[in-house]
Amino acid sequence: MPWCGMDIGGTLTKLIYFEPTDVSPEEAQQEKETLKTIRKYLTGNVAYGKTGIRDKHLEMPGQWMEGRRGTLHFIRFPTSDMNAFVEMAKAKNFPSLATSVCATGGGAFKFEEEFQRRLNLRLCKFDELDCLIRGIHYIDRNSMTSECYYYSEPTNPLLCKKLSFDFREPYPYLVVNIGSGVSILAVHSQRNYKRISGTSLGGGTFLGLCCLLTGCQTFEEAIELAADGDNTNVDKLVRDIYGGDYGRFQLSAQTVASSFGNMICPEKRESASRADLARATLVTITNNIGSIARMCAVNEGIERVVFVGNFLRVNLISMQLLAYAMDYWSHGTMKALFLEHEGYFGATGCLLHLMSLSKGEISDTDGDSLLSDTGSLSSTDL
Ligand SMILES: Nc1ncnc2c1ncn2[C@@H]1O[C@H](COP(=O)(O)OP(=O)(O)OP(=O)(O)O)[C@@H](O)[C@H]1O
Ligand SMILES: CC(C)(CO)[C@@H](O)C(=O)NCCC(=O)O
Repeated sequence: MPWCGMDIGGTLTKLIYFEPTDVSPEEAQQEKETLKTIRKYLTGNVAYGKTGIRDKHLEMPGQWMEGRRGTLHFIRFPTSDMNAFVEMAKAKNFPSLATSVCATGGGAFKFEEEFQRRLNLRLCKFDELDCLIRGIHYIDRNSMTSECYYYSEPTNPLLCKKLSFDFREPYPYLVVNIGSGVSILAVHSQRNYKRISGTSLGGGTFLGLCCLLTGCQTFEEAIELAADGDNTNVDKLVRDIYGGDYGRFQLSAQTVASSFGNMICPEKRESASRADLARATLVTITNNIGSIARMCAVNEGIERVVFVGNFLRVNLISMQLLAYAMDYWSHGTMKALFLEHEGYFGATGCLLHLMSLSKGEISDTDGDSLLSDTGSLSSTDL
């Protein structure tokens, strides 16, 4: 049976698949054809249908799960394509292998009835933030390569570089999960965390506004446009208001005083390019998240702030901006940290919850357990 964890988010669905690599010839002989077909399909491709992608560069070989050795695969597709996913699952005869599947994220609740009706699969649901914390802990400790990194000298573009960070003693830390919206958590230990804040101005806002303002169609296109743009053609800076620094309160001339503030002027609207608008949208959303994160960190007395979520995918601009903002506004006392597996921690935690569920250590949010009469993971559960 395939071991999968699924995180059905507001924009993207993330799927983690554990591929056992220690299958003996006898086991292989006994294995159901459907299972072999699914394994081959998932591991033999990097693209699924029109929009599914396997992030091969994030693959984690040499993992141990339930005494089995194998590889973790990381797959994503837009949640808006759930219908195509359900059709694919039907076509590959998924339901013949399982009676239930583990899922987290808002979609685990939203799509529960649909999975039951169309695939005859019960969704074992887990809380997305529990899964997030568990996933971060697991991947950081089990990744063969360094997972956690930061940008040194973020205030100096010439010296700024990516360096690995030793996250073995991480507590306490703040997690800022930038998905469609943003959740901010204070984490004091593996089992002790609280959601302290959030904002609806997140990755979904960036992409939504960018589509409206520039006519772009995808996240990748939006980021590429932003890379070529200049937000100072769109934003009003301190220098546009003061003619220089506002020295008394340490606001430098280059600081954005008013995001999109230049767009009240018809000539400036006329001369701002699509790329400038994309860049200004990215900078506005990123700075706002950075500012909220910093205030939360100050309130909680926490110095390490870990930014995750798919908003940071292929988005060096935002990561360096966050690194800069945390360093600059905290006068060097706070550090922005990043993790290589960006948006996959929820799905990873979900897979780990499946393992715990199978041992009877936990139950899902409905209080259901997966234990069969023998006390082991039932072969009809994914
Ligand atoms: N290929 C992509 N398609 C759409 N958005 C993308 C893509 N790659 C990165 N993103 C960005 O990632 C964000 C979604 O991130 P993520 O998958 O972490 O959140 P989610 O789980 O969908 O949302 P939420 O947790 O709020 O339900 C999008 O809003 C967008 O800014
Ligand atoms: C609703 C969730 C938790 C779904 O992942 C996320 O999109 C979020 O944290 N949004 C921000 C909600 C708020 O304003 O706190």
